[in-house]
Amino acid sequence: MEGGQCGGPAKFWVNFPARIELWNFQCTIKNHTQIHASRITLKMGKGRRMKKQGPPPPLDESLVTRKRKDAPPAPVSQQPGKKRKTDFKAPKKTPAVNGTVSKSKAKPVKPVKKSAPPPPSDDEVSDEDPSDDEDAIDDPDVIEDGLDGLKVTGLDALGSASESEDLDDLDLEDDEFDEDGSVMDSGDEEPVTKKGMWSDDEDDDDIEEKLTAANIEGLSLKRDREIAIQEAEAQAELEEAQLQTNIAGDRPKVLEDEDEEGRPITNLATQDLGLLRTRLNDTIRVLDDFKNLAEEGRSRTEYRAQLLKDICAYYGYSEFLADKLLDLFPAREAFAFFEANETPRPIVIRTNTLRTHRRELAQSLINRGVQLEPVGKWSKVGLQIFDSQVPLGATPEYLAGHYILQAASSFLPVMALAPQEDERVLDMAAAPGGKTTHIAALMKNTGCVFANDANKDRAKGLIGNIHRLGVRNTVVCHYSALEFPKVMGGFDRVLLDAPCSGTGVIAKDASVKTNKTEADFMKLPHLQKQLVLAAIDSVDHHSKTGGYIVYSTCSVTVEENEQVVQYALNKRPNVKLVETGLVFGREGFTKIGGKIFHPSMKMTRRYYPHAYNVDGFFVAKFKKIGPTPPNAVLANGVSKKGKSAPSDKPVEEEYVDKTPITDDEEKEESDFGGWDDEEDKVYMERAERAQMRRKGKNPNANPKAAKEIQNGTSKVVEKESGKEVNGSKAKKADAGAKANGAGGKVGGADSRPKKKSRERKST
Ligand SMILES: C[S@@+](CC[C@H](N)C(=O)[O-])C[C@H]1O[C@@H](n2cnc3c(N)ncnc32)[C@H](O)[C@@H]1O
Repeated sequence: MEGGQCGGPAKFWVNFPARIELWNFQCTIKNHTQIHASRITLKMGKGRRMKKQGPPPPLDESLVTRKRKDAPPAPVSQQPGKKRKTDFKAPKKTPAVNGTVSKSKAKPVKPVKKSAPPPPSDDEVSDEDPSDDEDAIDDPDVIEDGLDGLKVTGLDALGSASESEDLDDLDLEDDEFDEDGSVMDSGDEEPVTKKGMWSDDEDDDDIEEKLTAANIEGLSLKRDREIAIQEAEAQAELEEAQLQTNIAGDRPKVLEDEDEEGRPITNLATQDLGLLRTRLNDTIRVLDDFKNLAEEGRSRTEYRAQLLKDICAYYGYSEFLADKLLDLFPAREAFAFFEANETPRPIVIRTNTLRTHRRELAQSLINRGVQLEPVGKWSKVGLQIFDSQVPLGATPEYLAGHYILQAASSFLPVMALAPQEDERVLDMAAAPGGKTTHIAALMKNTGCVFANDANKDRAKGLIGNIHRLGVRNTVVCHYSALEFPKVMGGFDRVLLDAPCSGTGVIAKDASVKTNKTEADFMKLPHLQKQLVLAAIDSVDHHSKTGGYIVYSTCSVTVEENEQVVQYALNKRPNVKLVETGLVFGREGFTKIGGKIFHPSMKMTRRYYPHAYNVDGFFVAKFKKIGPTPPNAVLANGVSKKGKSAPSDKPVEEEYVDKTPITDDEEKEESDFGGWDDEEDKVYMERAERAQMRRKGKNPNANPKAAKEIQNGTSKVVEKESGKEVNGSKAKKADAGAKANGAGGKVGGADSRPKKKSRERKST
């Protein structure tokens, strides 16, 4: 697939030591070590990796946790002889001053014999796993298995927004630690009510306490390192800025003077990265305070052009892409974005709740010398890896399918999709299966998931992951997703994790910096637009439990995100955007660069490496509220009635009728149905009349006018009557059965026979 794939070529687990130049900085770090340096180069690869994920301000734990404080305190039975803080000797590490960590061997923890009662069902917990070892390499979301020795380097990790706070919360007195109290050293008899490092869903389980005990020393050291690094970075920035101020005066000399022929005559040596960085900083300072710092007679555009040029030179981007990315942010934030793309995201694994529980998995890995901690309270299945003595892609737990290496940001689309047990779910672009397996886990292997990918080889990898992770409710197929819903329709939920340019995962795949062309940003959005229509048309708007579509990409460009979503809103007035349910993430743009999008676009979510220390990502969630309009053009370019349709116009060229579809305009509908000319005629006439009434005209006065309106718009959505739709059920069921047979691997496809009637007839 030419499009970037969330994860694209997996080059990301390779360490990317990031050089951070500190100029004339002097600071005091928390451990009271004074550092003086005229110019120090820090190797930040590991340090960065260890860095806590950025604090997503909107992270509100109350939204994602289910505190069980009301529950009676679990009996705390401290086991004699077990001392929490002595169970685990964390590897000694050098102070984080230089961002490196000397790895001494971690002493394995004695296995804590804690038998956590098998969680009845981890609703909350979802596991998915991207791919098996080989596939993981191809998947941006998945870390390569064979992370030899696992320098847990780059994957996206998720740091919870609150992680920085978590550092303070890592007191091991979390509620959860009291669960059976077997390892509680505190001997607390009263229930501890401190914040837990684990999700509240696990609060009633004490294993965490043991786990935390085992981790505490390492975590403490880690925190010191992180704080030191952060302080050093902040101080360095400050000193650097001050230095530049001193050198350049109030109005730094940034722009190049030109001779009479327009050639620069005061050029800085652009090959000198130090000087380039200095000028980058100066330019940003000027753009921040243009009135006071800009040179006389110079325009903001000139400074912006200089900044673009220097970013291309310093970070190695094509001017085309750098320009596009620069447009997304204010100058200073853009700088942070480009900077974040130079360092890998934290490594994260997702617990496969079909096989185990997060606490048990964490304990097992800690016993193997892995330093980890919950990824954040927004996830109940993620574990962030800080260090490991073993290759994470080859542990017995990995081979047994207890977890998958998966970028934290890849959890988000599935969390937004929120698949329910017994539903029928379509994952349109599924390989290598990180999200598919997550979906299956959330559904507890019930219902049926159709995992499709156009790439047959990748689809094979998907099968491998499905087997390794014990997924049993999934059918794998490899159609072009544009063929849906012809292949099959009537799904309760559809995930479209679309092929994209990968501008959110540049830290993993630096080739994106230079290999994306203007043509890519025309072809990819075009494909994405067609795919999203196919996704919408494949959903059963009558679904009792669902009727949702989630669209996601690992790109941050507007063309691949808001513009695609807006296109869907324009072409399918039978959908609306709804809240994703994700507790952090920035709102999608409602306007940017002269483009204006529907106000509901703010319900979409954007994720940036510099903001949350996760891969760049975009998530939008639609709710289907009516049938596909009679004259809709399907994703494969054919109209609903079989006529080939004119090529679609860019969304911004179209008038958007966002008149809400109100209940009183809708007839009771009983099911999602196929299309029938006679049936459609009734709807169309009704739509004409409704449209005329909206425009204040008498629908009975002038039939010709009614026709014109009908031709000029297509925004009115009417619903079928139950009787009419019921009449088409047999055909739909028939089509669904055929699709089942054509889907390639079939296994336990639909556990709900009655739902077969909901499959949509081919159109
Ligand atoms: C971002 S990746 C999907 C990652 C996957 N959702 C996961 O979590 O592991 C995009 C996928 O879209 C597939 N793809 C590209 N074009 C497609 C099409 N027309 N129909 C179906 N799949 C397509 C690619 O083969 C690729 O595997």
